[in-house]
Amino acid sequence: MNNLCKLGWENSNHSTNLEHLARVITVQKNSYRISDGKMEYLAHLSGKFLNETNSTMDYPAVGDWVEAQKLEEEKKAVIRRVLPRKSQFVRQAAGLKTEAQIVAANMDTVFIVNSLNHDLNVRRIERYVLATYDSGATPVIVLTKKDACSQEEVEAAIATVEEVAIGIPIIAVSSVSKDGVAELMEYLPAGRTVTLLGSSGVGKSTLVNTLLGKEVQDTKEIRESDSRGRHTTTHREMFSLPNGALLIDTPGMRELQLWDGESSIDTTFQDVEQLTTECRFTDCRHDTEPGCRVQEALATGELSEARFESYLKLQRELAYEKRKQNQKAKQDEKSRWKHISKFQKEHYKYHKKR
Ligand SMILES: Nc1nc2c(ncn2[C@@H]2O[C@H](COP(=O)(O)OP(=O)(O)OP(=O)(O)O)[C@@H](O)[C@H]2O)c(=O)[nH]1
Ligand SMILES: [Zn+2]
Repeated sequence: MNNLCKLGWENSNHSTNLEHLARVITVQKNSYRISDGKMEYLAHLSGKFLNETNSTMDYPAVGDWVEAQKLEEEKKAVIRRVLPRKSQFVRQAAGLKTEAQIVAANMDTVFIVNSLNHDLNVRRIERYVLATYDSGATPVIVLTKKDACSQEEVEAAIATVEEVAIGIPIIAVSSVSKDGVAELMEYLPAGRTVTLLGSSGVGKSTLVNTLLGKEVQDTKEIRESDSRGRHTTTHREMFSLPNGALLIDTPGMRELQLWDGESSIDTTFQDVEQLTTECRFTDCRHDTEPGCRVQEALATGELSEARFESYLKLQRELAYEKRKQNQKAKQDEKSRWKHISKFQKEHYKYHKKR
């Protein structure tokens, strides 16, 4: 139990009388590095697991607690099952397939990482905040490369972000001067699991190295031509800090394609939601109706057009995602039945012949 504490067990909500528990540190193709707090193992999935699993969401992700069996061969293990998650950050997987991807699991906090000196985009932040609320974890906004900006620039950036991140802590840090690092550590007490998310080149891996006090992650200069990152981090990995906190580094995302989150719209857009409750008509579409509080706020500038647009856009996007997922579920069901009926026909033919 003591060793499992190191993996954040005290913050998980499972009973502790299960044997052979481990936490997933990295996932690479079909192999998993897991740790039971004492030793690391290279693990694969058991046949039973593979037979019973059909959704990508059910496969182990970094941060997952798994039930595993040690093998005879040293430092090898097999994963039998994934324990229920207390949080999961999900996105639509890259590519054309309608498929969910678990970016990280069982984290308490998500550090939404943005760089102060390149392309600070509040619309992107809204998207990450929405997905974080939907994950079940708490968001903290981290603005990096503070050393590259003047005090005024930092204050202006924080003020801009505050408008879209209502009630969310915003912390400006520098991995160069270490300014803000102590403040960040307040969110990283022993046993806590934190995931770093953001675009490529914002300084996630540099921050991991800073917090760990050693170089564990490769970092690279961003391209000067377009100030974009180079996608240096290619896989997700969980690290333990000297104080016993856990930190999951993830590769930079080109864009965060949402998977789900309709129920988190109101938390993300508390300001807009509040206004909608003040409209004269309860079924107000906030368009041309008289007594629309939203339109009034837009006219006076109390609510920005861009923020309201974003609120509508994300709602449309999530409704579209849901339709796509329902269609896919129907298709999957159909092909399952096709498969079953084909099997039954063959079975029938076989018995007739006999
Ligand atoms: N001036 C300054 N530069 C920083 C800071 N943090 C990171 N950088 C630089 O930003 C560049 C990108 O940093 P990374 O840590 O590789 O960024 P990343 O977010 O991990 O990128 P991916 O791995 O591609 O997702 C590197 O050249 C870092 O040296 C900082 O606090 N100040
Ligand atoms: Zn209205």
